[in-house]
Amino acid sequence: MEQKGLKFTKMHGLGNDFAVIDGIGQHFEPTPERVRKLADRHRGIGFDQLLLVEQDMDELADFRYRIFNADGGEVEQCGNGARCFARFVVDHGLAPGPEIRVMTLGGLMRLRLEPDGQVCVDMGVPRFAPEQIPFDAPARAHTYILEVDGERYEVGAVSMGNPHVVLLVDDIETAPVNILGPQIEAHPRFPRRVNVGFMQIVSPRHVRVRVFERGAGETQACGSGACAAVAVGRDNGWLEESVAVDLTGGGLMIRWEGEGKSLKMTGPVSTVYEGRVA
Ligand SMILES: N[C@@H](CCC[C@H](N)C(=O)O)C(=O)O
Repeated sequence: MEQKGLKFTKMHGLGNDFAVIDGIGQHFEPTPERVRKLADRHRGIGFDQLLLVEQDMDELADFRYRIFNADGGEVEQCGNGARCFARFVVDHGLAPGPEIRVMTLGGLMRLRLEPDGQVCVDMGVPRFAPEQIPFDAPARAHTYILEVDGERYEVGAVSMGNPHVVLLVDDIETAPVNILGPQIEAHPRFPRRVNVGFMQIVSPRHVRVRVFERGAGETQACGSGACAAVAVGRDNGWLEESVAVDLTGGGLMIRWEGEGKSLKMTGPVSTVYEGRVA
């Protein structure tokens, strides 16, 4: 009997959850309204991001990897999603092998499924130039002063393909993630809005991070946010080359040799279930 509805796979990377859709074997038109409906945690599938697997028409990569936030907006990058994407295309027999190249709105990414089931993602070179973030600032600096509601905050800013701000905090548990997060996400100096990360430095090789994500709110983990925190921490001389990042949903290993080098993120992925939605 022919099965009806849109086929999807529910996956997560450290609790940052996704609906992954094969857009090669079936047709799916991701309008903002449709994505928002599917993202609804009471009336839809429920997820932080929807990931769409498509063919790369320019043939520069093995796939086109499209990312939609729960608010329906299409974005450039998703680190935890990239690890799930790799697992998905391998498990569905679509991948050429354990090494996969994907084209995103933020550029080309390389993913490698490791023998232990973890996925290593080459996140590209962190970009600090304000116009590449994009961020309204007169020149590139290690930190900037951002004014929010009359208060001044020192922040780092970087693009990991998508825009990130990073604030240092003494204690991640009490950080004002859900107060300051939405205010900075929509700050007028970030014309495309921004993901807002809070970082507590435990040691130069160990940090704790929470992220208020653009278009999704606080998630249990944000891969590109973890990378951004390490990039800003390294850029300021606070962190070493390999850093263990603890997020609410679990840990990632981030390695960045420094300026001009691409940053690598390694971590787990989980498949929860497969389903069909009307
Ligand atoms: N969860 C992600 C990031 C998803 C996109 C982000 N909210 C944005 O709008 O840029 C990750 O793991 O990187």
